[in-house]
Amino acid sequence: MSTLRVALVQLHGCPTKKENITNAITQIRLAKERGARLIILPECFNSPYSTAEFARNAEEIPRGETSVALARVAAETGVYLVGGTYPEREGTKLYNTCPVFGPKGELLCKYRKMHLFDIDIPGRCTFRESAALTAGDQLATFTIGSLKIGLGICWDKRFAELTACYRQLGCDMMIFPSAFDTYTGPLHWDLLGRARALDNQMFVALVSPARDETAGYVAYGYSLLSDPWGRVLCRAKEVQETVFADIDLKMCEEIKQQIPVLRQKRTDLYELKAKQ
Ligand SMILES: O=C(O)CCC(=O)C(=O)O
Repeated sequence: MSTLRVALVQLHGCPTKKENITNAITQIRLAKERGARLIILPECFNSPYSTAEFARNAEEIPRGETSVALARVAAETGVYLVGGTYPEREGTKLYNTCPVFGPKGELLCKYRKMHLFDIDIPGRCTFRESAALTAGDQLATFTIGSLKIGLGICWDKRFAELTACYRQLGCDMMIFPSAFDTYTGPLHWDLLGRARALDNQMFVALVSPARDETAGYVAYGYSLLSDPWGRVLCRAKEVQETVFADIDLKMCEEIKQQIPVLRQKRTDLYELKAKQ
């Protein structure tokens, strides 16, 4: 395998959880028909992105209805499916969790958002995810052949150290199901995606819900995939659509030889350490 077709599935929100799941399944099947082997859904795709809604829509992973439906469609289509995120319940705690299903429908890993989205830009965007959710404390990776992939969720991409830790684990790709808002989106979305790609010499995929001006939280859209050079290989617009990129797995090795910054780090003077 020297290239891998990746589909970024930007979904619009539907009135009910059931309809969101059905819409996702339809788009996954269509992406598979167009040759995708790795399919990625957006953050909080099965419910409104709202601290008031998380508890109502939360489910156990992988026993809940969303996971069961995603596992089934992953097995039916034989793809690697990054199930966006949805609220997870474990005991009394709620998490914002990204599960990954393999081609047999097996749960390969799940990642719980480590940095919770607490923002306060008066008059523009205020959100306090930590009022409803507990932060995760584990990195999560999976592999497709020789490609090792790390997971983060939205706000996590602002923490350069997190992606750098995944780099240390040997990841050549990061996936961030996300939902930037329409104030930070135009300013930071591309910049953060491309910066994480360039400074870690990895592919980086950001997958957003489609924009809905009537929603309580209006997501930015513009899902994109950057290559390790910081070049955007595909980018959605604002509406529901799926965009594709064929990623060349040799590119990470080539750029590491050509621009050897990863080898030139002065670890005698500074160091990054994952504590787990
Ligand atoms: O980083 C941002 O500006 C937005 C983050 C966000 O929407 C999230 O973490 O869900």
